Amino acid sequence: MEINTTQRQWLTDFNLDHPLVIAGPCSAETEEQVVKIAQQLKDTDTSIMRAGIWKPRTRPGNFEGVGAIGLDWLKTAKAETGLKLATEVANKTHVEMSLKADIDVLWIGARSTVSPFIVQEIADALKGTDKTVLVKNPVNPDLALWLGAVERLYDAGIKNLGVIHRGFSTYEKTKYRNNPEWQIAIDLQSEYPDLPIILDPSHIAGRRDIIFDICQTGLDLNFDGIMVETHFDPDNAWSDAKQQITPKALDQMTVDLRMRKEFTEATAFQNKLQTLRTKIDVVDHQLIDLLGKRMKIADEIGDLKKKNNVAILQTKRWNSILDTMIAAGAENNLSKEFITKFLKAIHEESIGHQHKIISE
Ligand SMILES: C=C(O[C@@H]1C=C(C(=O)O)C=C[C@H]1O)C(=O)O
Repeated sequence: MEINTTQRQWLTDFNLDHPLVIAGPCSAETEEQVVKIAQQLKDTDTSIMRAGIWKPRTRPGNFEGVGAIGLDWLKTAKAETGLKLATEVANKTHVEMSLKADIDVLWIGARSTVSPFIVQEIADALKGTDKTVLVKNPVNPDLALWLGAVERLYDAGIKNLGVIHRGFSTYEKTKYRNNPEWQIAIDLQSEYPDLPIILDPSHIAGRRDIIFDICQTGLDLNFDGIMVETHFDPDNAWSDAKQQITPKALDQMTVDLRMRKEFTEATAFQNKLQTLRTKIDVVDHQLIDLLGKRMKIADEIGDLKKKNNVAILQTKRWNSILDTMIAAGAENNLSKEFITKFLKAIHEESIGHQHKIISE
């Protein structure tokens, strides 16, 4: 797959001096709701209105979308506001109906991206279209699977492409609904720098209060745009009530975010610096999370030692870790001195933890 500026022409054509904003309700609920939200978004930075028509739900029994009738409501919203339209397609029929309704942007959802069969079916149904197609990351943190889906569309001759980062499922509970795993988005950008990447902070957050910070991180990591779930009455939305914000809040957010409109020499430097620093922040968070996980395991070993009356310090094991990690460090351009200092600090903390457990 050869991604170049051709695939991002659709984005360039918007001629924006700020990142692309896609906004709208999680689900189309009524014609009145769709049109009212469109009216409220018209005077914000929003270029494209999103609304789910067919909703994949984790468990049955929840609101599964209004279906094809919602496409007519979207058309009305477009006629009244001039906003372009985006919706999710999950099979051939959805694609055919959306193309017939002249939807401008079609996205493939995370639950579809995991299935090469579904993606292929959608790609085949899209053949020959000049509409924009965006691929959400698969629910599992698998960059190859994500790129594989983009490749199927590329091979089907779809010219206007992009991806949406909506975070990844984890079994562990975190403050996010879907873990951002920023490193995956960074790797994707390194491999395909011209492929437009849009951030979906709503699905990463799952809650309103952290949407702003997630957006700022995304913009600092050079995302091309944001897709934010927006509703005039978020608390009473029929789906994803906790993570939707009002069009007014979205408008304020785009003012407060460092959107990087200007490009002088000085701002280019600042922007680059900010991007690199955000990358470091991402890695530092990963380091701390991993250290926490490591310490939990040491705690378990401490418990085991207590029950079996075994000494805390295990010199042979410790020396073997040190030797292995010094070798691994060398492969990563890290000096023996640094690795030794770093591991000694970890070991000290680990011994301290176990000491506490054994003395309890
Ligand atoms: C965790 C253990 O206890 C101590 C701490 C170690 C560590 O943090 O890696 C290694 C050896 C022990 O000195 C263990 O015995 O494995």
